[in-house]
Amino acid sequence: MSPVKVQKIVCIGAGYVGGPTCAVIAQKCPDIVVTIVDLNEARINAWNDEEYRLPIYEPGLVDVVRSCRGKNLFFSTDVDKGIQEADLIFVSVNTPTKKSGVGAGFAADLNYVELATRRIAAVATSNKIVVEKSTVPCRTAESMRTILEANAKPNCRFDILSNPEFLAEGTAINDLHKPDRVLIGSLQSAEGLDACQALSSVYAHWVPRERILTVGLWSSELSKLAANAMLAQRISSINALSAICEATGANIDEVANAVGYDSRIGPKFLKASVGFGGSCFQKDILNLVYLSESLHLPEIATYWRQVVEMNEHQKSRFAKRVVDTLFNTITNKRITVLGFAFKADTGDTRESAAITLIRDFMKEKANISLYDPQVEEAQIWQDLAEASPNLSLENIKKQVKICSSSLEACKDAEAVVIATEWKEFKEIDWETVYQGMNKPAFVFDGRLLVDEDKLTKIGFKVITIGRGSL
Ligand SMILES: NC(=O)C1=CN([C@@H]2O[C@H](COP(=O)(O)OP(=O)(O)OC[C@H]3O[C@@H](n4cnc5c(N)ncnc54)[C@H](O)[C@@H]3O)[C@@H](O)[C@H]2O)C=CC1
Ligand SMILES: O=C(O)[C@H]1O[C@H](OP(=O)(O)OP(=O)(O)OC[C@H]2O[C@@H](n3ccc(=O)[nH]c3=O)[C@H](O)[C@@H]2O)[C@H](O)[C@@H](O)[C@@H]1O
Repeated sequence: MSPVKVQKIVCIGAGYVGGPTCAVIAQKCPDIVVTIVDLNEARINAWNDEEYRLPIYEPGLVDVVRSCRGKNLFFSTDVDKGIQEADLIFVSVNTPTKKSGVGAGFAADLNYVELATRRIAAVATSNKIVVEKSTVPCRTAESMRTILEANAKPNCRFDILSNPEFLAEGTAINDLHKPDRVLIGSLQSAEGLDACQALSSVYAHWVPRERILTVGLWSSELSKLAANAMLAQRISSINALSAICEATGANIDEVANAVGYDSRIGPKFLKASVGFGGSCFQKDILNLVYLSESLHLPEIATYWRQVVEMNEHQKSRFAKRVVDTLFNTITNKRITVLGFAFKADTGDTRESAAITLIRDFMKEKANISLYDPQVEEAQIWQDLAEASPNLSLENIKKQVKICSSSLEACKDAEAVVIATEWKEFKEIDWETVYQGMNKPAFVFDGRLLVDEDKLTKIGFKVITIGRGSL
C-alpha cells in the first residue's frame, strides 16, 4: 500500500478551530476540496453569509474565506454527505469539561467526539483517514478506533491520526500560515505511517517539512495537553510573582523582562494579567489532572491543579483590590469594565476573567457599565446569567448596563477596570474620560495596558497588576 493522495477533506465542527483551520487548508491546497460541516444550522448559515458576517471574529479570516469559498471551500449541514465523499475527515468538535457524572468538573466530555465517530462509522462506505483535531485525553484515538472498527461496513477501513491544533485565537490565521510546528501522531504500523504521510502531504503544501513532526499517537495527544498546561503554568507563575511585586514595590514588567532575557526562559507568555481565560487552558489542565488521578498519580494531579487554583486566586485578588481601594465598598458605585472577551482580537468570552470580575462586583452591589468592541450583547447576558445562577436576568440587567463605546461606559463612574487588552482602550481620550468621572477617579489596569504616568498626570489614581499601590 502507498499513501492515499488526499483529494477531498471534510471537517466535522465549524467552530473556532474547524473553521479557520480548514479554510486555510483550502486556501493553501487549491487541488483539495474542503467541506466544513456542522449540526448547528445558524453557524453554517453565518459561514455562508453573503456579506461575510462570519460566526467568529478573527483578524484575516474573512480574506481567507473570501478567497476560496464556493471554489474549493464549502460549508454545509449535510454531515453524512460530507463524510461519504471525503477521503480524510477532521473531527474538530467541542470537548468541554464534563458537568456531571464520573469526572465531573475535570474530565473532558467526549460525547461530541463519540457521536461524530459513530456517525462516521454509520455512513462511511469507503476507506477513511480519521483525524482527531479536537483536544482529547491521552488514548482517545483507541476508543475511536474501537467504535469505528466495531461498526464499519465490510471492506471499509479506518486509519486514525492525532493532529492537535496549536492556534491561538486572535492570531489564528498567522498561526496557521506559519505554524511553529504541525504535530501528527499515528500508529507505527505500515498503514498508520501511510496515513500520516497522506496528512503530512496536505500540510506540506505550505509548511516546511522540518516543521511537520510525526510521532506516536499517544505522544501526540499528550503533547497538546502538555503544551497548554505549560503555557498556562507560565502565566500562573508570573501572576503569582505579581502579588509579591504589589506587596514589595517591585514592578512585574521589569521582573518579567529581566527573567525573560534568559534565553532558557524566553520573553513570551510572561505578561501578568487579571487571569488567563479562553476555552482551553483551564479545561485542558483539569483534563490532565483527571488523567493523572486516573493513573494513580495524585502528586502529579496536585501539581497541575495548582496552576488553575492560582488563576482563580488572581481573579479574586484583583476584584478584592478594587473593593479595598474604593474605601472598602463599591455598593451603589458605578464601576466601568472595559473588555469582556478573554483576550484582545476575539469575540470569544469562554472563561473570560471579565465574567468573574463582574460577578464579584455584582455581589458587592455595584452598578456596572460594560463595553467590549466585539462581543455580542446576547452573549454577555448569557455569560452573566450562567455565572450568577441565583439571579434572574431581569435583576442582572438592573445592575449591568452594556454600552456602545468606552466613553459612554466611563461616564459618571468611580472606577474603570480594564479586563481585556483591546488596543483601542490604550487610545481612549483619557482626558475626556477623566472629566466625566466622579473623583477621585480610579483606573484599575488588569492588563498592564495604559501609560500609568500619563494617566496619573491627568489626575487618575492608577492601580496596576504587579505594581505597588499608591
Ligand atoms: N478554540 C481554540 O482556540 C482551540 C480549540 N481547540 C480544541 O478544538 C476543539 C474544538 O474547539 P472549538 O472550535 O473552539 O469549539 P466550538 O464549540 O467553537 O466548535 C465545535 C463545533 O462542533 C459542532 N459539533 C459538535 N458535535 C457535532 C457533530 N456530531 N456533528 C457536527 N458538528 C458537531 C458544534 O455544533 C460546534 O459548532 C476542542 O477540542 C478544543 O479544545 C484546540 C486548539 C485551539
Ligand atoms: O488549545 C487552545 O485552545 C489554544 O489555547 C491557547 O490559545 P488561546 O486560549 O486562544 O489564547 P492565548 O493567547 O494562549 O491566551 C490565553 C489566555 O492567557 C492570557 N495571557 C496570555 C499570555 C500572557 O503572557 N499572559 C496572559 O494573561 C490571555 O489574555 C488569555 O486570557 C494557546 O496559546 C494555543 O496554543 C492553543 O492552541
